[in-house]
Amino acid sequence: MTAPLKHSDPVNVDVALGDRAYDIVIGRGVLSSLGERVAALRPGVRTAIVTDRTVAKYWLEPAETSLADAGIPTSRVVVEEGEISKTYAGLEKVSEALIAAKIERNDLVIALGGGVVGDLAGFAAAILRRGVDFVQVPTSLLAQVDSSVGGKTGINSPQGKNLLGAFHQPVLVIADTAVLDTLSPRQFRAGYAEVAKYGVLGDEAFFAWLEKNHSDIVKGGSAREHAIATSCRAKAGVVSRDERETGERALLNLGHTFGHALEAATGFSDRLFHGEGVSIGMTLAAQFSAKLGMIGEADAARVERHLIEAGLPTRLQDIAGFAQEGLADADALMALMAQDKKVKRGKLTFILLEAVGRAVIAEDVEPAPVRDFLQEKLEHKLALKA
Ligand SMILES: NC(=O)c1ccc[n+]([C@@H]2O[C@H](COP(=O)([O-])OP(=O)(O)OC[C@H]3O[C@@H](n4cnc5c(N)ncnc54)[C@H](O)[C@@H]3O)[C@@H](O)[C@H]2O)c1
Ligand SMILES: O=C(O)C(=O)C[C@@H](O)[C@H](O)[C@H](O)COP(=O)(O)O
Ligand SMILES: [Zn+2]
Repeated sequence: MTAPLKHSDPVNVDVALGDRAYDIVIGRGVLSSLGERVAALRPGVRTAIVTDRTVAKYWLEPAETSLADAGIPTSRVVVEEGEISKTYAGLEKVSEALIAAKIERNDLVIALGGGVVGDLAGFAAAILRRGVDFVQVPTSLLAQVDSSVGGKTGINSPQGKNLLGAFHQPVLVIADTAVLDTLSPRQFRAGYAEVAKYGVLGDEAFFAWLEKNHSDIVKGGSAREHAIATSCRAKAGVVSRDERETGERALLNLGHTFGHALEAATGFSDRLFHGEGVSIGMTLAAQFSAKLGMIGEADAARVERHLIEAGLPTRLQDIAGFAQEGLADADALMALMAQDKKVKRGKLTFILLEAVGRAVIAEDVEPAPVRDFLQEKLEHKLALKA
């Protein structure tokens, strides 16, 4: 782990993917350089910004001004905020708007928003005229540390998370840390789960730093930039070694096997944001690792304690409307997990822990112990309620 950055210097993180390599530019105020950077990358380009209504209210005008100042023509597509847009209907709306705007193969799509907009706009760009390049301008903490990097794009199916999509790398990522000042506290906390994930899966020193400094990340100073840059470096490293998740990249899925099933069980609604599902899923993965004897109970408790301190949910019973159909049912959760993209020949793959800071890929996991473990967690909730 490197020392925290000075507050004012924009930082460049390189995603080393050969002729598809790109920069992640991180810093306060870097949104104003969007036009200049796009013009330098693609002289004469036309652009279409895809964003959501909330982000548009705060950040569309500054983005458009920056592009206009650099002489770049742009159009806009504004979708509804939230997972409701990461759907077939959302994809149709964005694709048809891009076609209507006559976005050509050499033009650029700009995703201005959180992970929903990034995944949706990136997928639309991947299939528009069989592939148009795109730029990520992530505006949520989650998008700045995770979804804008690495080229996973897609939409949800009612049957599961991100079940339709494509690997399509952006050509540039501009992460302006100041835009996070308008993010709601709950969304900020949800994004923090993915920050903590990098510590838990591969960097104990970063996790220990987060345990001491997490509250400073909210304040917006050098700790925020350090956390974002450290997360991006970690993700860029993994992606450059295993772009298409044939191996190591699966580690970035820590907490997601459980988390995605919980998101599906709650109908991809605001009862559970993605990062909140990851927080609960990461806690369950740590506890399941402890149950299998891979880590001590104290390690699992350490992970959960930190997530609670960061204001995140860690238990199934923390989910609003927990008792509703599908959630308090181990078999229903198992059925949802069977749609996980890491499943091979019908067998589950889990990301488990050998230590805080060392995750491993466990293939061929038998369903019975997972089901028993979930049942225990569900009964624990019932015991708490009684
Ligand atoms: N592609 C990947 O590698 C990857 C990685 C992690 C997560 N994801 C996906 O990302 C999605 C979650 O992303 P998210 O948490 O950013 O959700 P999101 O895109 O829904 O954004 C969260 C909310 O915050 C609002 N918002 C965003 N930026 C804002 C700002 N600066 N000011 C005020 N409001 C703002 C949005 O309008 C939205 O209501 C999930 O669909 C998840 O599957 C993808
Ligand atoms: O980039 C990756 O690889 C990840 O797994 C990052 C995750 O945080 C992210 O939620 C991703 O979208 C999950 O991918 P999926 O393949 O499980 O849908
Ligand atoms: Zn995630």
